[in-house]
Amino acid sequence: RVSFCTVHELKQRLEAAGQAHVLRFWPELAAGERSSLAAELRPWEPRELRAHCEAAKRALTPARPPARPMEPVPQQLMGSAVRGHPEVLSRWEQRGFQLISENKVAVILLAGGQGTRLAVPYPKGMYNVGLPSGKTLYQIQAERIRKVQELAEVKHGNKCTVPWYIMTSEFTLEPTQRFFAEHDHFNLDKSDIIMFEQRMIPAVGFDGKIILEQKGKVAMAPDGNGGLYRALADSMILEDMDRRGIRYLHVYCVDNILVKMADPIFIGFCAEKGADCGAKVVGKTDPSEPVGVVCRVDGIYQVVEYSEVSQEVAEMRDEDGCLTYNAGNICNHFFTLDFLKSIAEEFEPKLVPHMAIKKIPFVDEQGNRVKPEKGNGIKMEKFVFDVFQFAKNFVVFEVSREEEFSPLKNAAGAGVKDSPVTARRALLWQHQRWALRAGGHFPNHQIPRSDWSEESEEPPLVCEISPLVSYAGEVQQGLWQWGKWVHLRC
Ligand SMILES: CC(=O)N[C@H]1[C@@H](OP(=O)(O)O)O[C@H](CO)[C@@H](O)[C@@H]1O
Repeated sequence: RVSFCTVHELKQRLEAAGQAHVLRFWPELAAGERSSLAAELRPWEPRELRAHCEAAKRALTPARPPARPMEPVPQQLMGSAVRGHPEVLSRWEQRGFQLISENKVAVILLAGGQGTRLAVPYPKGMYNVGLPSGKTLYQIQAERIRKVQELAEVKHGNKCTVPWYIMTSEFTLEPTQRFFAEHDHFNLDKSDIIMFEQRMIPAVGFDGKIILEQKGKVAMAPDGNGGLYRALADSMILEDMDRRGIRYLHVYCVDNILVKMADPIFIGFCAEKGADCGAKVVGKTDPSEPVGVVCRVDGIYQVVEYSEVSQEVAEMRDEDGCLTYNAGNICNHFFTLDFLKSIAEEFEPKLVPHMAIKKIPFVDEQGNRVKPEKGNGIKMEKFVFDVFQFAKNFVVFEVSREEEFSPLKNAAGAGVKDSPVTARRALLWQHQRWALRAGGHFPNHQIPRSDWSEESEEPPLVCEISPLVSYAGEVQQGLWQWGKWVHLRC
């Protein structure tokens, strides 16, 4: 990272990068605006900035890629929590708990996104989907960490910690820190919650010029969830993990209300297979579901993102009628620390950013603020899963959608999928299933078995079980009781 002190120097650097227009309104700026604009540009070497802007412009007219042979993931790489034999699942789970009890497992939360589709002015993790308890996504996740630690402790007799690394961005760091402090870090040890920030990069117009959002402000956006690898290096997080003796990481995206933090079965499966990298998947609901698919392209494992797959490929079916590309990515990944180190030290610069055209508010030549009606700029993002290609032993783990995947992406609306309404229902249905399976009775309510899992509808009764009572539906002696732990409304 570089610094410059004079406006002259700043001007020279921007000219070298072909971006002198950024200082167009400099004479009108107040001192504070000048220094914040200079601070935004400070991390950028002219050569790097030029390359970024040129790459964005080039991405607009991609050379037509040769049709590449795409294949589904071969069965021998796959484990399954859905079809796996109970004894095998229990073996994986035991292995996972063993590793957790040895303080070798941590979780990394990807929480730097702006949540544009959800349209709330605060980080997604602070969202309350309307559960009886009023818990937010962050609280649910914190309590699952506490529970998984406790279960490992009960099984192995030693106190253990699953550190929680949270990647934020300029948009989410400060409100997330404040929120955690206000909630007493959800009774986790503050020193085991480590927040760090991903980088921001300038949005670029179709002409290859950086977009000015205000006279003294560049339009910046986080560098995508694949910004993780640079952020880990920038903030010395890998060193922190080493110091704590962490060996295995579960990386996940903030928006999935059913996420199993540090899932012992997944960790145990990946560890037993000697994997350095793994991904959880669910069967896709339909060809147009906006999830990436895990597959092999040119013999290399990767996720083909939903925004980059053709309709024709998405709709392909096998002879039995199943979607050929059915392994839906739920943004739950497993990495060994050694693998993360190899990415940070060697492979990160090889990750190719993906281009997205967005509506980016800007100031025109006269300095008027304009809210564009259609896409006017390019955001470049790296994707977290683009490192799969560097794995020596990649595995895939299939899980049940109704138990593990209900993402919060969109604002509520009639018939809208992946919304607060669908997330709340998915969790309530799950807890109703757990309660009934555990022999729970709901006074005055006969629930026909066929009604047990209609996630598109409101469950017949409202039953929420605290993660502090049950992590994944298991029943612990002495804890399975109604009362303050279980919110019930019939
Ligand atoms: C870059 C990236 O990680 N994309 C992921 C991620 O999508 P977003 O639309 O970026 O939230 O989560 C999806 C699952 O919710 C997954 O299917 C997809 O591949």
